[in-house]
Amino acid sequence: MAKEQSRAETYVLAGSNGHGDQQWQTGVNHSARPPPAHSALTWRMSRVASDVRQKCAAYVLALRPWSFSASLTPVALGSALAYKLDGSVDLVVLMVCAVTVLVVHGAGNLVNTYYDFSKGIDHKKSDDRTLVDEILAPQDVVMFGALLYSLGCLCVTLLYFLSTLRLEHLALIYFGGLSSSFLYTGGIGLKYVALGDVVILITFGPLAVMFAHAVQVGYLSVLPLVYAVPLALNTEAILHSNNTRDMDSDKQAGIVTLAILIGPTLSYVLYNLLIFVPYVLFCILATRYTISMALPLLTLPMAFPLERQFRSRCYAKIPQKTTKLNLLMGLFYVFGIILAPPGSLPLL
Ligand SMILES: CC(C)=CCC/C(C)=C/CC/C(C)=C/CC/C(C)=C/COP(=O)(O)OP(=O)(O)O
Ligand SMILES: Cc1cc(O)c2ccccc2c1O
Repeated sequence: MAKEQSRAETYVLAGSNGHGDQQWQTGVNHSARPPPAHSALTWRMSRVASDVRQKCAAYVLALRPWSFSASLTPVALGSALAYKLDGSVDLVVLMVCAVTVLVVHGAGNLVNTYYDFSKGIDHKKSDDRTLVDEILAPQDVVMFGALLYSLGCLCVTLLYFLSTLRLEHLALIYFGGLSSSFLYTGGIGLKYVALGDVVILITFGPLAVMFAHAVQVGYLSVLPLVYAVPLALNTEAILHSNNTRDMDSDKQAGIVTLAILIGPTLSYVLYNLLIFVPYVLFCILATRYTISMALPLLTLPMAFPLERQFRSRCYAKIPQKTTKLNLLMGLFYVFGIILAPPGSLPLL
Protein backbone atom coordinates (compact mmCIF):
# COMPACT_ATOMS: atom_id res chain seq x y z
CA MET A 1 0.00 0.00 0.00
CA ALA A 2 2.83 2.39 0.95
CA LYS A 3 4.52 1.43 -2.30
CA GLU A 4 1.32 2.22 -4.22
CA GLN A 5 1.16 5.60 -2.55
CA SER A 6 4.72 6.62 -3.39
CA ARG A 7 4.17 5.42 -6.95
CA ALA A 8 1.12 7.64 -7.17
CA GLU A 9 3.21 10.55 -5.82
CA THR A 10 5.79 10.03 -8.56
CA TYR A 11 3.10 10.07 -11.20
CA VAL A 12 1.63 13.25 -9.74
CA LEU A 13 4.99 15.04 -9.78
CA ALA A 14 6.08 13.69 -13.15
CA GLY A 15 2.65 14.31 -14.64
CA SER A 16 2.87 17.98 -13.76
CA ASN A 17 5.91 18.38 -16.05
CA GLY A 18 4.90 20.09 -19.22
CA HIS A 19 1.21 19.49 -18.81
CA GLY A 20 0.50 22.79 -17.08
CA ASP A 21 -2.09 21.16 -14.84
CA GLN A 22 -1.92 23.49 -11.79
CA GLN A 23 -3.93 21.12 -9.63
CA TRP A 24 -1.09 18.55 -9.92
CA GLN A 25 1.84 20.89 -9.44
CA THR A 26 1.60 21.26 -5.70
CA GLY A 27 3.53 18.02 -5.11
CA VAL A 28 0.79 16.97 -2.69
CA ASN A 29 -0.39 13.45 -3.15
CA HIS A 30 -4.04 13.63 -4.03
CA SER A 31 -3.93 9.87 -3.52
CA ALA A 32 -4.03 7.30 -6.27
CA ARG A 33 -7.68 8.33 -6.76
CA PRO A 34 -7.96 10.31 -10.02
CA PRO A 35 -9.70 13.71 -9.99
CA PRO A 36 -13.30 13.87 -11.11
CA ALA A 37 -14.79 14.18 -14.62
CA HIS A 38 -12.70 15.61 -17.50
CA SER A 39 -9.29 15.56 -15.80
CA ALA A 40 -9.43 11.79 -15.21
CA LEU A 41 -8.40 11.09 -18.80
CA THR A 42 -5.65 13.73 -18.65
CA TRP A 43 -4.41 12.16 -15.43
CA ARG A 44 -4.30 8.71 -16.99
CA MET A 45 -2.54 9.99 -20.13
CA SER A 46 0.07 11.93 -18.21
CA ARG A 47 0.67 8.83 -16.07
CA VAL A 48 1.35 6.73 -19.17
CA ALA A 49 3.46 9.49 -20.77
CA SER A 50 5.60 9.89 -17.66
CA ASP A 51 6.01 6.11 -17.40
CA VAL A 52 7.22 5.95 -20.99
CA ARG A 53 9.55 8.93 -20.43
CA GLN A 54 11.06 7.38 -17.32
CA LYS A 55 11.59 4.04 -19.04
CA CYS A 56 13.23 5.68 -22.08
CA ALA A 57 15.52 7.72 -19.84
CA ALA A 58 16.46 4.54 -17.96
CA TYR A 59 17.33 2.76 -21.22
CA VAL A 60 19.45 5.69 -22.43
CA LEU A 61 21.29 5.85 -19.08
CA ALA A 62 21.90 2.09 -19.15
CA LEU A 63 23.81 2.54 -22.42
CA ARG A 64 26.26 4.84 -20.60
CA PRO A 65 26.32 7.38 -23.43
CA TRP A 66 29.20 9.32 -21.82
CA SER A 67 31.48 6.58 -23.18
CA PHE A 68 30.27 6.80 -26.80
CA SER A 69 32.95 9.26 -27.88
CA ALA A 70 35.42 6.38 -27.41
CA SER A 71 33.83 4.55 -30.36
CA LEU A 72 32.96 7.61 -32.45
CA THR A 73 36.52 9.01 -32.65
CA PRO A 74 37.93 5.82 -34.27
CA VAL A 75 35.11 6.02 -36.84
CA ALA A 76 36.07 9.65 -37.54
CA LEU A 77 39.74 8.66 -37.77
CA GLY A 78 39.13 5.77 -40.21
CA SER A 79 36.94 8.00 -42.38
CA ALA A 80 39.55 10.83 -42.32
CA LEU A 81 42.22 8.37 -43.50
CA ALA A 82 39.91 7.26 -46.32
CA TYR A 83 39.32 10.93 -47.20
CA LYS A 84 43.06 11.54 -47.47
CA LEU A 85 43.45 8.54 -49.77
CA ASP A 86 40.41 8.99 -52.00
CA GLY A 87 39.76 12.72 -51.70
CA SER A 88 36.17 12.10 -50.61
CA VAL A 89 34.02 10.19 -48.13
CA ASP A 90 30.56 8.76 -48.60
CA LEU A 91 28.53 10.50 -45.89
CA VAL A 92 25.76 7.87 -45.90
CA VAL A 93 28.35 5.10 -45.41
CA LEU A 94 29.95 7.19 -42.65
CA MET A 95 26.60 7.61 -40.85
CA VAL A 96 25.62 3.94 -41.12
CA CYS A 97 29.12 2.91 -40.01
CA ALA A 98 28.93 5.24 -36.98
CA VAL A 99 25.50 3.85 -35.99
CA THR A 100 26.78 0.25 -36.39
CA VAL A 101 29.78 0.84 -34.14
CA LEU A 102 27.72 2.81 -31.59
CA VAL A 103 25.07 0.12 -31.45
CA VAL A 104 27.65 -2.66 -30.90
CA HIS A 105 29.43 -0.55 -28.27
CA GLY A 106 26.09 0.16 -26.52
CA ALA A 107 25.22 -3.55 -26.58
CA GLY A 108 28.65 -4.32 -25.07
CA ASN A 109 27.93 -1.86 -22.25
CA LEU A 110 24.59 -3.60 -21.58
CA VAL A 111 26.18 -7.07 -21.56
CA ASN A 112 28.70 -5.64 -19.10
CA THR A 113 25.88 -4.26 -16.91
CA TYR A 114 24.06 -7.61 -16.92
CA TYR A 115 27.04 -9.84 -16.13
CA ASP A 116 28.64 -7.47 -13.58
CA PHE A 117 25.30 -7.49 -11.75
CA SER A 118 24.80 -11.27 -11.95
CA LYS A 119 28.34 -11.87 -10.68
CA GLY A 120 27.79 -9.39 -7.80
CA ILE A 121 30.53 -7.05 -9.08
CA ASP A 122 28.39 -3.91 -9.34
CA HIS A 123 27.37 -2.46 -6.00
CA LYS A 124 25.66 0.62 -4.55
CA LYS A 125 28.76 2.77 -5.16
CA SER A 126 29.42 1.53 -8.71
CA ASP A 127 29.37 3.75 -11.77
CA ASP A 128 26.71 1.56 -13.27
CA ARG A 129 23.72 1.10 -10.96
CA THR A 130 21.02 0.36 -13.56
CA LEU A 131 20.34 -3.09 -12.10
CA VAL A 132 21.62 -2.53 -8.54
CA ASP A 133 19.12 0.30 -8.01
CA GLU A 134 16.39 -1.64 -9.86
CA ILE A 135 16.06 1.15 -12.44
CA LEU A 136 15.57 -1.62 -15.01
CA ALA A 137 14.97 -5.35 -14.61
CA PRO A 138 17.73 -7.77 -15.79
CA GLN A 139 15.31 -9.04 -18.44
CA ASP A 140 14.90 -5.48 -19.82
CA VAL A 141 18.67 -5.18 -20.18
CA VAL A 142 18.89 -8.56 -21.95
CA MET A 143 16.08 -7.65 -24.37
CA PHE A 144 17.57 -4.23 -25.09
CA GLY A 145 21.00 -5.78 -25.72
CA ALA A 146 19.49 -8.34 -28.13
CA LEU A 147 17.63 -5.52 -29.88
CA LEU A 148 20.84 -3.54 -30.33
CA TYR A 149 22.77 -6.55 -31.68
CA SER A 150 19.92 -7.14 -34.17
CA LEU A 151 20.00 -3.47 -35.17
CA GLY A 152 23.77 -3.76 -35.63
CA CYS A 153 23.27 -6.74 -37.98
CA LEU A 154 20.68 -4.74 -39.93
CA CYS A 155 23.11 -1.81 -40.26
CA VAL A 156 25.95 -4.03 -41.44
CA THR A 157 23.64 -5.59 -44.03
CA LEU A 158 22.91 -2.07 -45.26
CA LEU A 159 26.66 -1.37 -45.34
CA TYR A 160 27.14 -4.45 -47.51
CA PHE A 161 24.92 -2.86 -50.15
CA LEU A 162 26.36 0.63 -49.72
CA SER A 163 30.06 -0.28 -49.72
CA THR A 164 32.25 -2.16 -52.20
CA LEU A 165 33.99 -4.06 -49.37
CA ARG A 166 33.90 -7.83 -49.88
CA LEU A 167 31.34 -9.67 -47.79
CA GLU A 168 33.91 -11.91 -46.06
CA HIS A 169 36.01 -8.89 -45.03
CA LEU A 170 32.98 -6.95 -43.80
CA ALA A 171 31.72 -9.96 -41.85
CA LEU A 172 35.17 -10.64 -40.38
CA ILE A 173 35.53 -7.14 -38.91
CA TYR A 174 31.89 -6.77 -37.88
CA PHE A 175 31.62 -10.14 -36.13
CA GLY A 176 35.07 -9.53 -34.61
CA GLY A 177 33.65 -6.34 -33.04
CA LEU A 178 30.40 -8.00 -32.04
CA SER A 179 32.10 -11.01 -30.39
CA SER A 180 34.55 -8.75 -28.54
CA SER A 181 31.69 -6.63 -27.24
CA PHE A 182 29.93 -9.75 -25.94
CA LEU A 183 32.97 -11.69 -24.70
CA TYR A 184 34.32 -8.69 -22.77
CA THR A 185 32.03 -9.74 -19.90
CA GLY A 186 29.76 -12.43 -21.40
CA GLY A 187 30.76 -16.07 -22.06
CA ILE A 188 34.35 -16.53 -20.90
CA GLY A 189 34.28 -12.96 -19.55
CA LEU A 190 37.65 -11.65 -20.77
CA LYS A 191 37.41 -8.68 -18.37
CA TYR A 192 37.37 -11.04 -15.35
CA VAL A 193 40.66 -12.72 -16.35
CA ALA A 194 42.72 -9.55 -16.90
CA LEU A 195 42.17 -9.55 -20.68
CA GLY A 196 39.74 -6.61 -20.77
CA ASP A 197 42.54 -4.15 -21.53
CA VAL A 198 43.61 -6.10 -24.63
CA VAL A 199 39.98 -6.23 -25.85
CA ILE A 200 39.59 -2.45 -25.46
CA LEU A 201 42.97 -1.74 -27.04
CA ILE A 202 42.02 -3.76 -30.13
CA THR A 203 38.29 -3.02 -30.55
CA PHE A 204 38.34 0.72 -29.88
CA GLY A 205 41.59 1.07 -31.84
CA PRO A 206 42.64 -0.94 -34.92
CA LEU A 207 39.35 -2.80 -35.36
CA ALA A 208 36.98 0.19 -35.31
CA VAL A 209 39.40 2.40 -37.33
CA MET A 210 39.89 -0.36 -39.91
CA PHE A 211 36.12 -0.92 -40.14
CA ALA A 212 35.40 2.77 -40.85
CA HIS A 213 38.28 2.96 -43.35
CA ALA A 214 37.45 -0.30 -45.14
CA VAL A 215 33.76 0.47 -45.71
CA GLN A 216 34.82 3.76 -47.36
CA VAL A 217 37.66 2.54 -49.57
CA GLY A 218 36.37 -1.00 -50.20
CA TYR A 219 39.49 -2.95 -49.15
CA LEU A 220 41.50 -3.88 -46.04
CA SER A 221 44.81 -2.15 -45.39
CA VAL A 222 47.48 -1.85 -42.67
CA LEU A 223 47.31 1.96 -42.79
CA PRO A 224 44.42 2.31 -40.28
CA LEU A 225 46.15 -0.15 -37.93
CA VAL A 226 49.21 2.08 -37.71
CA TYR A 227 47.29 5.34 -37.34
CA ALA A 228 45.01 3.82 -34.69
CA VAL A 229 47.88 3.37 -32.20
CA PRO A 230 47.86 6.79 -30.41
CA LEU A 231 44.08 6.84 -30.09
CA ALA A 232 43.89 3.22 -28.90
CA LEU A 233 46.47 3.87 -26.16
CA ASN A 234 44.53 6.90 -24.93
CA THR A 235 41.21 4.97 -24.94
CA GLU A 236 42.81 2.17 -22.96
CA ALA A 237 43.82 4.82 -20.40
CA ILE A 238 40.08 5.34 -19.69
CA LEU A 239 39.57 1.68 -18.88
CA HIS A 240 42.82 1.39 -16.94
CA SER A 241 41.91 4.36 -14.73
CA ASN A 242 38.45 2.83 -14.24
CA ASN A 243 39.99 -0.50 -13.20
CA THR A 244 42.52 1.18 -10.90
CA ARG A 245 39.69 3.07 -9.18
CA ASP A 246 37.67 -0.16 -8.79
CA MET A 247 40.68 -2.27 -7.74
CA ASP A 248 39.51 -2.96 -4.16
CA SER A 249 35.88 -3.79 -4.98
CA ASP A 250 36.96 -5.93 -7.98
CA LYS A 251 39.38 -7.84 -5.72
CA GLN A 252 36.58 -8.42 -3.21
CA ALA A 253 34.34 -9.70 -5.99
CA GLY A 254 37.07 -12.21 -6.89
CA ILE A 255 37.89 -10.96 -10.39
CA VAL A 256 41.33 -10.22 -11.79
CA THR A 257 42.15 -7.10 -13.80
CA LEU A 258 45.48 -5.84 -15.07
CA ALA A 259 45.37 -3.04 -12.45
CA ILE A 260 45.02 -5.65 -9.67
CA LEU A 261 47.86 -7.76 -11.11
CA ILE A 262 50.39 -4.92 -11.32
CA GLY A 263 49.29 -2.93 -8.23
CA PRO A 264 48.90 0.84 -7.72
CA THR A 265 52.51 1.92 -8.40
CA LEU A 266 52.88 0.15 -11.73
CA SER A 267 49.30 1.15 -12.57
CA TYR A 268 50.43 4.77 -12.24
CA VAL A 269 53.40 4.08 -14.54
CA LEU A 270 51.13 2.37 -17.07
CA TYR A 271 48.59 5.22 -16.97
CA ASN A 272 51.38 7.70 -17.73
CA LEU A 273 52.60 5.59 -20.64
CA LEU A 274 49.07 5.32 -22.06
CA ILE A 275 48.52 9.07 -21.73
CA PHE A 276 51.92 10.45 -22.76
CA VAL A 277 53.24 8.01 -25.43
CA PRO A 278 50.62 9.32 -27.92
CA TYR A 279 52.01 12.86 -27.40
CA VAL A 280 55.53 11.58 -28.13
CA LEU A 281 54.20 10.05 -31.37
CA PHE A 282 52.48 13.33 -32.29
CA CYS A 283 55.74 15.22 -31.67
CA ILE A 284 57.59 12.84 -34.00
CA LEU A 285 54.89 13.15 -36.68
CA ALA A 286 54.81 16.94 -36.33
CA THR A 287 58.58 17.46 -36.52
CA ARG A 288 59.38 14.83 -39.17
CA TYR A 289 56.30 15.06 -41.40
CA THR A 290 53.81 17.88 -41.01
CA ILE A 291 53.06 20.54 -38.41
CA SER A 292 49.30 19.85 -38.41
CA MET A 293 50.09 16.73 -36.38
CA ALA A 294 50.99 19.05 -33.50
CA LEU A 295 47.29 19.87 -33.07
CA PRO A 296 46.59 17.08 -30.50
CA LEU A 297 49.39 18.57 -28.34
CA LEU A 298 46.91 21.32 -27.49
CA THR A 299 45.31 18.85 -25.08
CA LEU A 300 48.53 18.44 -23.03
CA PRO A 301 47.31 20.94 -20.38
CA MET A 302 44.44 18.53 -19.69
CA ALA A 303 46.79 15.56 -19.32
CA PHE A 304 49.13 16.93 -16.63
CA PRO A 305 46.42 17.41 -13.95
CA LEU A 306 45.30 13.83 -14.62
CA GLU A 307 48.81 12.57 -13.97
CA ARG A 308 48.85 14.50 -10.66
CA GLN A 309 45.45 13.16 -9.59
CA PHE A 310 46.49 9.59 -10.42
CA ARG A 311 49.75 10.07 -8.46
CA SER A 312 47.82 11.28 -5.41
CA ARG A 313 45.40 8.35 -5.87
CA CYS A 314 42.32 10.56 -6.26
CA TYR A 315 40.80 8.17 -8.79
CA ALA A 316 37.11 9.11 -8.50
CA LYS A 317 36.79 11.48 -11.46
CA ILE A 318 39.75 10.29 -13.57
CA PRO A 319 37.84 7.93 -15.96
CA GLN A 320 35.34 10.66 -16.96
CA LYS A 321 38.10 13.29 -17.28
CA THR A 322 40.20 10.88 -19.36
CA THR A 323 37.16 10.34 -21.60
CA LYS A 324 36.98 14.11 -22.20
CA LEU A 325 40.70 14.19 -22.98
CA ASN A 326 40.21 11.22 -25.32
CA LEU A 327 37.46 12.99 -27.25
CA LEU A 328 39.42 16.22 -27.67
CA MET A 329 42.71 14.50 -28.50
CA GLY A 330 40.90 12.29 -31.01
CA LEU A 331 39.20 15.24 -32.69
CA PHE A 332 42.45 17.23 -32.95
CA TYR A 333 44.17 14.12 -34.35
CA VAL A 334 41.46 13.75 -37.00
CA PHE A 335 41.69 17.48 -37.91
CA GLY A 336 45.48 17.18 -38.03
CA ILE A 337 45.18 14.36 -40.58
CA ILE A 338 42.57 16.20 -42.67
CA LEU A 339 44.69 19.39 -42.72
CA ALA A 340 47.95 17.58 -43.61
CA PRO A 341 49.18 18.50 -47.12
CA PRO A 342 48.76 15.62 -49.61
CA GLY A 343 51.64 13.14 -49.46
CA SER A 344 53.11 14.66 -46.29
CA LEU A 345 52.18 11.80 -43.93
CA PRO A 346 53.61 8.28 -44.07
CA LEU A 347 51.53 5.88 -46.22
CA LEU A 348 49.06 8.64 -47.11
C1 LIG B 1 34.21 -2.87 -35.43
C2 LIG B 1 32.82 -2.89 -34.95
C3 LIG B 1 31.78 -3.20 -35.90
C4 LIG B 1 32.45 -2.59 -33.71
C5 LIG B 1 33.34 -2.25 -32.61
C6 LIG B 1 32.45 -1.65 -31.56
C7 LIG B 1 33.14 -1.59 -30.25
C8 LIG B 1 34.07 -0.48 -30.04
C9 LIG B 1 32.86 -2.56 -29.34
C10 LIG B 1 33.47 -2.63 -28.02
C11 LIG B 1 32.43 -3.14 -27.06
C12 LIG B 1 32.99 -3.35 -25.68
C13 LIG B 1 34.19 -4.18 -25.48
C14 LIG B 1 32.31 -2.79 -24.68
C15 LIG B 1 32.72 -2.86 -23.29
C16 LIG B 1 32.83 -1.47 -22.78
C17 LIG B 1 33.41 -1.34 -21.43
C18 LIG B 1 34.85 -1.14 -21.31
C19 LIG B 1 32.61 -1.33 -20.39
C20 LIG B 1 33.09 -0.98 -19.05
O1 LIG B 1 33.43 -2.04 -18.36
P1 LIG B 1 33.85 -2.00 -16.82
O2 LIG B 1 35.30 -2.25 -16.77
O3 LIG B 1 33.01 -2.96 -16.10
O4 LIG B 1 33.54 -0.55 -16.36
P2 LIG B 1 32.46 -0.09 -15.27
O5 LIG B 1 33.15 -0.30 -13.97
O6 LIG B 1 32.24 1.36 -15.61
O7 LIG B 1 31.25 -0.93 -15.48
C1 LIG C 1 31.15 2.00 -20.02
C2 LIG C 1 32.59 2.15 -20.37
C3 LIG C 1 33.53 2.30 -19.38
C4 LIG C 1 34.86 2.44 -19.69
O1 LIG C 1 35.78 2.59 -18.73
C5 LIG C 1 35.31 2.41 -21.05
C6 LIG C 1 36.64 2.55 -21.38
C7 LIG C 1 37.03 2.51 -22.71
C8 LIG C 1 36.09 2.34 -23.70
C9 LIG C 1 34.76 2.22 -23.39
C10 LIG C 1 34.34 2.25 -22.06
C11 LIG C 1 32.97 2.12 -21.71
O2 LIG C 1 32.05 1.96 -22.66
